[in-house]
Amino acid sequence: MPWYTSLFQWFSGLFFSKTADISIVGLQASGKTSFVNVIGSGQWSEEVVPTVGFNVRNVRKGNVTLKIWDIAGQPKFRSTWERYCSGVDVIIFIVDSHDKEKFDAAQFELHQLLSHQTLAAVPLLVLGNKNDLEDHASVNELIKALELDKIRNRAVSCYSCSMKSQHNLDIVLQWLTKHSH
Ligand SMILES: Nc1nc2c(ncn2[C@@H]2O[C@H](COP(=O)(O)OP(=O)(O)OP(=O)(O)O)[C@@H](O)[C@H]2O)c(=O)[nH]1
Ligand SMILES: [Mg+2]
Repeated sequence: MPWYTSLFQWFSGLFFSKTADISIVGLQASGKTSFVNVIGSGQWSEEVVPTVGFNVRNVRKGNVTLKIWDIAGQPKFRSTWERYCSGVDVIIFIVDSHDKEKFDAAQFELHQLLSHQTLAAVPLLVLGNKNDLEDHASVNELIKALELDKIRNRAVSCYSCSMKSQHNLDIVLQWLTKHSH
């Protein structure tokens, strides 16, 4: 890129910078920490340690700064999701689109979370992760399995993606930029 383009980007970033607070929830091993690693540093790894409690990370993309709360997904941590999701700009719910046996549990936990009045109207982004694996569910199958069409009181989007291949991460970032302020 020519020097004046990067200078312009740096300069406009000073004046037009945007931010978003994001909480990421979903069942264990769906790929939440992998998502943060991949968008934060392009770092894909098969070896990720299950999250205990939560981690916070600031990720800067162009002139958008994302403050991301990566919450643990094991059953004993799920009662904390609501606390970390209240007051954020966006909730991301990640589901392993290849692990169809867990769809019922994911549906239950998602609707349980959204039933909290404190989270009313917070936009929701559902990511069907691991679409690099054969036999993963499509977006339409996820909408049906997670009953996304029953969610009325907020903006909802659903994309199929993969942290491993980075498929669709560009549109996920576009969506997050649109919901930054
Ligand atoms: N094939 C494939 N594997 C993935 C993908 N994303 C994550 N994984 C793997 O899934 C496993 C769990 O990933 P994590 O990112 O730790 O999942 P998590 O949702 O943070 O899990 P908890 O912290 O326990 O809630 C790891 O072995 C990852 O390498 C993907 O897109 N494709
Ligand atoms: Mg994790």
